[in-house]
Amino acid sequence: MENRYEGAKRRYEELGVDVEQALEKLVKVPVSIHCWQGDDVTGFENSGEALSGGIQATGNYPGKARNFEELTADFEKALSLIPGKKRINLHASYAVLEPGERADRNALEPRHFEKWVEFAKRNNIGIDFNPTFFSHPMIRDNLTLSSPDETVRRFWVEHGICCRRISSYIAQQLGSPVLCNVWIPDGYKDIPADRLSPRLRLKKSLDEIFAEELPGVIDCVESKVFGIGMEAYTVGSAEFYLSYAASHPGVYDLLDNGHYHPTEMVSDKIPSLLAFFDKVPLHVTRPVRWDSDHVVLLEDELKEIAKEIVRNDALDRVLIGLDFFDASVNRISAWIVGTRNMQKALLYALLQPAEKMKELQDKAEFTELMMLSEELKTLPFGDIWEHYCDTQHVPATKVWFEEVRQYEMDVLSRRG
Ligand SMILES: C[C@H](O)[C@H](O)[C@@H](O)C(=O)CO
Ligand SMILES: [Mn+2]
Repeated sequence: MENRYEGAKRRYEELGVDVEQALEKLVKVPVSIHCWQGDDVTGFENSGEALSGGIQATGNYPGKARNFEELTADFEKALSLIPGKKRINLHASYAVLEPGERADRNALEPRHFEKWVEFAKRNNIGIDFNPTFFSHPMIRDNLTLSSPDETVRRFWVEHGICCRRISSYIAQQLGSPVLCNVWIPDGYKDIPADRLSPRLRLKKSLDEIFAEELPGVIDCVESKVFGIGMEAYTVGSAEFYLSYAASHPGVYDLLDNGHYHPTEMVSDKIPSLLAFFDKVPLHVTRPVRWDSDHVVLLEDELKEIAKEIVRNDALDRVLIGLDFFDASVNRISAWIVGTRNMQKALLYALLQPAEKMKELQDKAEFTELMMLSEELKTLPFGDIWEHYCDTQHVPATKVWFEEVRQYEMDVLSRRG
């Protein structure tokens, strides 16, 4: 393998790419892996509430995690087969309560996430956080923070406030900032009579949620074009949240690449936001015809997203999180494939002679730029990736899958 690595390295060096430096950068980039792939966004509340909010996890692959112990065991298995720096992204619905204890979403406390803090410390990873504004009986007429019913709106504001306090506690415990992301499903199935009032109520709710200064919390808001059952109107639209973030220092606009019209590209939005914000949080997913949240594959748009992060020197400004949930395949495999693909895309981008390519663009040498971009596609990228995995002590190729299969036989297949 080392021979293949040395040969591949030479090929890249001929184009002016510093491979060692690329690998040194890659190993430091944290990817926040969402816990919710492990149980199809079910959470630990056992409330009997179905997944709501216009999102869907489809499939019935056996062995899904049913509690904290199973979810963390599965996550640790995935972590052991993914190179580089990792974080875990939690939803509030994954609070760990004492047996018999009840705490509704507006009464959650830091102590309900103590086990997650211990888990993160044990695995030397950071945590990110999301209030959960779906799958709950206090969602009335598909509305939460924008509800005209003050009892409903207040309940969800309280939930948002709890979640920011929990995020701050976690940040202090781990010595690492926590990204706290507000996504709400609010919208209407059919043409609304009033598009402004729900947005003004959402604005008021956000102001109330963000009022408290909390150390260690990076706040962000996530827009969406539509959800299932709310096709005509989404309160938290792209323009709404971008304007909110732009006018509220310290609140960032999270880009989820499943949340736009199919021909709109998040790769193009990243540099636009970098021009105005010091941080750009991401949810990387794979939309197939809609926000289907398929497992992230090494596709052109993923590579383009990675290129925008790398060539704009924004590896520490773009906060990379994943957001997919496929219930039709082994869930641990889904985590590994999706996360490794994000990392492969970053490596692919790091192995581009970015400065030379920018120069060609500025000199209007578009023919040479096209040639170079295409030649880069067939360089021995895989040999560099395999070497990287080797240095990180994780299996480079599908050997990792044999481990997942074994775990499936030993652990997952025994779950009811
Ligand atoms: C679980 C959801 O995917 C998540 O909270 C949100 O980020 C989203 O993308 C909803 O479509
Ligand atoms: Mn998302």
